[in-house]
Amino acid sequence: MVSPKIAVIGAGINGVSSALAIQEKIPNAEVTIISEKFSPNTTSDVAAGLIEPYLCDDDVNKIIRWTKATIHRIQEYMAEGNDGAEEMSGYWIQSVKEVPKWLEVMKNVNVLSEQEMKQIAKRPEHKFGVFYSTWYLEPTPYIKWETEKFLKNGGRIVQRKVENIRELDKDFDVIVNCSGLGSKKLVGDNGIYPTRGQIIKVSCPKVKHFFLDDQYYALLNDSTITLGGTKDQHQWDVTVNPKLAQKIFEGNCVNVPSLRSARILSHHVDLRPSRATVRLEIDSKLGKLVHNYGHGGSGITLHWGCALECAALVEQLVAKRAKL
Ligand SMILES: Cc1cc2nc3c(=O)[nH]c(=O)nc-3n(C[C@H](O)[C@H](O)[C@H](O)COP(=O)(O)OP(=O)(O)OC[C@H]3O[C@@H](n4cnc5c(N)ncnc54)[C@H](O)[C@@H]3O)c2cc1C
Ligand SMILES: N=C(N)NCCCC(=O)C(=O)O
Repeated sequence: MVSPKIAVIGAGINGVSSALAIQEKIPNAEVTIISEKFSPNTTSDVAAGLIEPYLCDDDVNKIIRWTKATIHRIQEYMAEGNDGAEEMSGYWIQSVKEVPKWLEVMKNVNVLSEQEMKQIAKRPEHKFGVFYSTWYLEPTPYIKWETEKFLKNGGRIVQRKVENIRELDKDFDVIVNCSGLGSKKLVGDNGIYPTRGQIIKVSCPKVKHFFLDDQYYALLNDSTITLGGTKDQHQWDVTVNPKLAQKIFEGNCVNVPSLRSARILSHHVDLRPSRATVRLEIDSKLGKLVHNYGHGGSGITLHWGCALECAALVEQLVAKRAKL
């Protein structure tokens, strides 16, 4: 049977993961990643890598299914001794009590007692809290690992900005859109918008737990801590705001006083591809097109579950075409 030719637009975590999942699902497929930018210059590379749904209002059962698949994927990645992934424990301190259903995928979940809150709270608005263990997955080394597997499987890479999806019609049987915020222009989706996030990467080896509250976060990675974080909707400005950086640093030092001795390494800003829900579907109007974009603040968390479902949709289209 003639090998199906698949184009995947985008080389962030969702593009590379979808391309790899398609190769694994349809071994005779010829898969090409076409992207304007590649790691380490994608939004995915700026992510703190926390495995936790955030700024994503999808159906919680879908979120749980996708997150569980990603956690399983992280175990596989860690089992090979790769850098950039590890289990981590810490505190989510809240002003309004929240114990979301997705906490069931985390480990060692413990809703803090009043006594424990007295020890942990750093601000008057710190009223409730949850201790749990989750994982981090640093995007840049992970995308490198996935890309190497993709190329070893015979995948091709083309650096190019796609101006119109129809450009790809003649050369490909199925097209997958993982363009993130680029979908606003590429497929005219006015439902997707930027949520600007600014972070600081610091070195502070003595901090061993993550700490999140309604405004700030301090998240562990292999050798750095990511301090955040802002979430400004419909803001497109990606220049670092020094005043905001100061606020992020100071705010995190109130929550985690040990951070006062942190060494500042770098500042970053990027735009979360925000949407009411993740768009993961076959495009009813354009037929041979599958969408996988709009993951908001959860693209690392949801990526492998979404990639597997994206590959299943591509397989459906390939099977349909084979019958034609
Ligand atoms: C500060 C910050 C911290 C974050 N922290 C976390 C976290 O801790 N955990 C978590 O789960 N998520 C986090 N996120 C969210 C996460 O980064 C995103 O959800 C995720 O990166 C989206 O991945 P993506 O592959 O869909 O998009 P992107 O990484 O944006 O990739 C899109 C790709 O499409 C390409 N592209 C776009 N348009 C075109 C076109 N027309 N032609 C060709 N190529 C095109 C781009 O070049 C790029 O390669 C964070 C985000 C920010 C901003
Ligand atoms: N509960 C939280 N604050 N999670 C934020 C984790 C970082 C992230 O996902 C982002 O900045 O998009």
